[in-house]
Amino acid sequence: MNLKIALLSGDGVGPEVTAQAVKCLQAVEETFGHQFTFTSASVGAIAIEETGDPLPEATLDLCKASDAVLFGAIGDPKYDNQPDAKVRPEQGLLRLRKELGLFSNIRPVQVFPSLLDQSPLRKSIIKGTDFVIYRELTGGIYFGEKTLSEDGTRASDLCVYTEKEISRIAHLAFKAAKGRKKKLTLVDKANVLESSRLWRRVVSKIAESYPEVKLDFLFADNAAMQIILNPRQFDVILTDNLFGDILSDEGSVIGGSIGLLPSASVGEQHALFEPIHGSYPQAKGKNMANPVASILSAAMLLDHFGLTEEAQAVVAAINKSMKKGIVTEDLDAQSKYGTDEVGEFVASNIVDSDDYQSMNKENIGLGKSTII
Ligand SMILES: NC(=O)C1=CN([C@@H]2O[C@H](COP(=O)(O)OP(=O)(O)OC[C@H]3O[C@@H](n4cnc5c(N)ncnc54)[C@H](O)[C@@H]3O)[C@@H](O)[C@H]2O)C=CC1
Ligand SMILES: CC(C)CC(=O)C(=O)O
Ligand SMILES: [Mg+2]
Repeated sequence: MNLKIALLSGDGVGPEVTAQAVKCLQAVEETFGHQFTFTSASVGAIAIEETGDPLPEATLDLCKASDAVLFGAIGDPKYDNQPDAKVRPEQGLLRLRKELGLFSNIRPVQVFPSLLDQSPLRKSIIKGTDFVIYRELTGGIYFGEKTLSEDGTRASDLCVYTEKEISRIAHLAFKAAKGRKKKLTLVDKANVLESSRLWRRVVSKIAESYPEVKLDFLFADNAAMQIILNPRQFDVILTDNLFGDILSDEGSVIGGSIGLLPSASVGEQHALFEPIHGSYPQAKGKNMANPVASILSAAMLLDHFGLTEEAQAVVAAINKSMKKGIVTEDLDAQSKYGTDEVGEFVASNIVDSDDYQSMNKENIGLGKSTII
């Protein structure tokens, strides 16, 4: 298969982790006989420095003309510590999601068997965790009108959702649940928010078309607790932009590190793949960030294009690295392996094997269930 991939590695550890994902995709290319073309473009703080714009037109044009976008991370303390900055790195990512119509952000949460002892949570609680968050990505409070009074003493962010915005991601989430454990949990604050009550009405109506899927509801505050208390109870979590952002970072604790959690952002015409973490500026240039979230995002890219065996080969190589203890220091404080060494090991262990069927019987971190 020929794929044109736009490479937006961004800020902080973005370039370091994305470089490992590219190595792995190149290993897949070679092993399985595909042709992937990578074209880099700037986004985020680095793009502001270069052009004044966190999403330069040339970057957006490249993304629109590509089959997929592989994204690193954006963000820099320079802007985090400057509440008055009008131009911010995050605006680049938000605009990119909107321009590409990436309304559905899919964030699988699973536990690698060899990392069961790495989580701060008890093994008996986390073993067998396998859920996926469908986070609405182009609406809600991140995109609503923002105001700040002239005297700087009053600010607001509007949370707006339309039936159409809820409906299109709800259908994807129900379809995913149908192919998994047939349970969908809508997470909201319908006891307080009008927009949440619209979510409930729209999702309840759509549920009638998916009678095999059991729909239940959870308030976001309770969901935050249940995810940690009993993560196995979840199959598909459907939620809005803000709750999905927060709950997925919380979910990453189950597996042992946020450096393990990938995501796919999909729309009708485009798809983007990125780790759920940010630019982790404290680790920039130190060869210590975990590249697995980025590599798994590349595996989700392969999966998205129907290259299932290839995606499994990547996951199997990651699993091997974990079994051998070739992990970064977020998973083992004594580790002598850095971002580059982990990426190198995974890339050089990507093989075309008949064994994937048996490997699939284990929970290997990225199930077929994540295919849309
Ligand atoms: N999608 C994106 O590009 C995102 C960008 N950001 C931006 O990133 C910057 C930093 O934000 P933070 O709140 O500190 O979130 P962050 O996700 O960058 O880091 C939070 C903590 O998670 C851990 N962590 C993150 N990535 C890791 C990795 N690959 N390996 C091991 N540990 C890892 C570290 O302990 C780190 O202190 C900000 O400017 C923020 O706006 C934040 C979230 C998402
Ligand atoms: C705009 C981003 C910084 C939002 C975020 O934290 C995320 O997508 O995970
Ligand atoms: Mg986030």
